Amino acid sequence: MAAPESEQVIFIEEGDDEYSTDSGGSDLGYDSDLDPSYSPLEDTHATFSKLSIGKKSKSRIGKDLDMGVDEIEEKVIQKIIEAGQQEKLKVEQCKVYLRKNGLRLTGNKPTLIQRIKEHLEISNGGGERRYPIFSFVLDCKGDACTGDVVMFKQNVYKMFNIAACSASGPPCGKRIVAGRIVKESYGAAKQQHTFTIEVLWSKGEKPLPPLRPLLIKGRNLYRLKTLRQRWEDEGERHKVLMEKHSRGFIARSNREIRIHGKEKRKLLKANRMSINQVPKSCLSQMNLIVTEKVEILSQQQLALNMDSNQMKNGPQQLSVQPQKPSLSVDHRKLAAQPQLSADSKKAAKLLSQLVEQELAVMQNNCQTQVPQDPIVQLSGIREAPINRQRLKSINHHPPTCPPQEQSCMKQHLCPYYPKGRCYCGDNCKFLHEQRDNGDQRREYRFQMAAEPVNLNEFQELARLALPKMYYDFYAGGAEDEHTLKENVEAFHRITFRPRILVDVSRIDLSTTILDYKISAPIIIAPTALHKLANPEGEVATARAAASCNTIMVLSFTSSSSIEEVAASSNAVFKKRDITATLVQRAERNGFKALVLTADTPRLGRREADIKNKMITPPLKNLEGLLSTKVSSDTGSNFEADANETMDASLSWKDLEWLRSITNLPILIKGILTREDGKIKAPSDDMSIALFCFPCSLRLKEDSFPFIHSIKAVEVGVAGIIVSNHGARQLDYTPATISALEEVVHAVKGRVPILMDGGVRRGTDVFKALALGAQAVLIGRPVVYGLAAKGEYGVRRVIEMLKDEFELTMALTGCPSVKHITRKHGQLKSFYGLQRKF
Ligand SMILES: Cc1cc2nc3c(=O)[nH]c(=O)nc-3n(C[C@H](O)[C@H](O)[C@H](O)COP(=O)(O)O)c2cc1C
Repeated sequence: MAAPESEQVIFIEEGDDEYSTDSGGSDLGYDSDLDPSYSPLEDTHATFSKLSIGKKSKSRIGKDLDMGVDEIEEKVIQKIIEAGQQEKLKVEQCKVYLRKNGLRLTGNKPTLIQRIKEHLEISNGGGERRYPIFSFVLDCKGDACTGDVVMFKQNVYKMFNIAACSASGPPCGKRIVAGRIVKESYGAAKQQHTFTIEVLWSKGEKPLPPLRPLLIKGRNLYRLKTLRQRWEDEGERHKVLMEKHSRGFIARSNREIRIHGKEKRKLLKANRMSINQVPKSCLSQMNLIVTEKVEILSQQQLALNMDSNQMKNGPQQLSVQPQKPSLSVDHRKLAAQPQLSADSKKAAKLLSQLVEQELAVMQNNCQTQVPQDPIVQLSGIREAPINRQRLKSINHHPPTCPPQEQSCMKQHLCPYYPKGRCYCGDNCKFLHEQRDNGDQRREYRFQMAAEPVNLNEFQELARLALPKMYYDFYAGGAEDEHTLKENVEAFHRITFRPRILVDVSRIDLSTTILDYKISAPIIIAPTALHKLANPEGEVATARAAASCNTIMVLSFTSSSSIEEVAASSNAVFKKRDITATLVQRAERNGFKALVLTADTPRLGRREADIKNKMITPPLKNLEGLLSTKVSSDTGSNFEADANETMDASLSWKDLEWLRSITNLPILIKGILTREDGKIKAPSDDMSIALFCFPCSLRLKEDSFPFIHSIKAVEVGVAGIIVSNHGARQLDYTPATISALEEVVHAVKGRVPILMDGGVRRGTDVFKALALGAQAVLIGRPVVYGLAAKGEYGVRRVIEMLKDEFELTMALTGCPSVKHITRKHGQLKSFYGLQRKF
């Protein structure tokens, strides 16, 4: 007999604590629990009303009419199945079988037949044989997706009230369920994350029949310590997860925006209503409070008047007794006076506004600590209770609470680990910043949903998205961070000399670097450990670079391997055999040039990392070559690792060795002086050893960046990167934009010069080109984009910079990069005078 369709889905809820406000539930650690307007029943009711009422009654009617027909049909089906000829079943027959066994009816004929076959196979203990307990080896760790084969243990309750969605009484036992996640979605009404799991086998109390679909909320599934099988291709799973995360992000953001609007409307309504609803007794009480306030206001006004008088009339005015200000009438009488004078009307208006305020304060206790803008106070309109954070200046990252209070912050399970942003594992002992406060979380989501309009806004988003330790790692510089600030501020001291009436209807941003054409003179600088910013790491960055048709330079200290990214490398390790191996791997993977970072004989002193006891994830490129073990106990191993691997004795002669092991051209990064730029010129005697500079990466059609092949240069450099390593090495080196000119003059155009450090605006790109750079590289903005919005974020960073650069070209009268000259800019001197470059 066919079971009604409503019975085909089992909705699992875990006991009375079903809607508790624990935050460890949903996949990204942010749960709908925080939504004050959230009614947990709504989604469930919606689901049930869809599942049961309409369909149930219909199917009951149908059931009575069709009973006889179904029984005959069942027998036919049974025969076909016994003969092992399931393929011969018609769609309707499949549905009869599936309905009878309470299975899903979705899908086309082959899917239905496949489901029947599987059902036959896994009934009678076949499920457990096919999916044995020991095959569930991985902890889902708060992140599961469609396609996962999972296993969990759950409480079973005797009494489960479907309408109230809760179990009553103690659990009557436990059961183990193994199942396949066939669907997962964020509910339309409340964006609650729900999984549909097809049961493969179930044991214990009230076991569930095989292939029964089970609806289970995300946070419950995760709370059940769910284990999963390994996928054949875990990379594939990663893609599915990424897609799910982005959907989740959008769903949560939408809800945040809705809640935000709702709260605002609620507050405004409460404010409007409050003045009408205040009982008179209460009003007179308020009068007292308000009167004092008005008097204080009046006195302040008087003080101001006195000041201005003092200015006008000199010191003798000080002895004048202050007159009674117009507002200081006896407000205690105001309520009793039927006719109000103009002054007292004013006062009454002020008074009523203040009453509104007091009420609003009563209603929003939480806001009393937030200093109110006096204008907002007097207007009587309150903003929604959100502590807006201003965008911080580029190098500023204040702790969320003063250091002395940090000890009282609750230590909790690392929320970043499941998101792939913490590499310390389950035992993470680091105090990641918490966002326990609902407002802050809401604000965070609100901000994350917003589309940044410039690169600096990406920095703030990255700060919100990342654990403090990792944000500091990316944002920080060496020691006093003087150079870090200078790298950015030096750009501000250059202004433009724009040309007018030039036809700029078509702007060509493209340029050629070492014979390779790229869409704009903007390249991605090598930066370490992109997986701290996003689980996809350098692969996502590379894809973004490819889609923007530009070059990405991959760091050897990347968290994805050379093979994964198939890009460039840029360091010489102390152990030369390691360097040789890496170079060979780079060559094997299609790399056509190398970038040698020459400013890192030792690691700069980055105090934020020292304080945070920075832990790095395993360096993929070094796996099997060096110990890549990560310790969560000892804190910073970054410095120690770097000092073990970097070669402090590296000198110009070693470039000869590097050249001897590769035919790839080598680009040198980290030059800041004319001496280093000039001595290494091709015409110099030592050129063979010293001029194996330049290289760059090229994007292949398959969207991975590859190093450009460059013309064989007999001797000499193919290019130089003027860089101070993003101010992470030696503090008090000049800003790179200030050092650029010196190197450009020394090199005299014999090799192309690139620069990086502090480029945040299209105008900065223009300034660098005007000073003689052929292209710029950007470091931090890329990782900020990656942290905030993944591959899309990196793409946006590059696109934004390109757009700004294009606009600068148009407004300075430069239709192509060739038109950008030194005459387009001038330096602001310390004395405010302008000087041409
Ligand atoms: C987090 C981080 C990691 C970096 N890692 C490397 C690296 O592995 N190799 C390298 O040559 N430069 C490295 N750099 C320096 C960059 O290549 C680049 O010179 C610098 O970031 C440019 O400055 P900007 O961040 O202001 O754009 C790193 C910079 C940062 C911020």
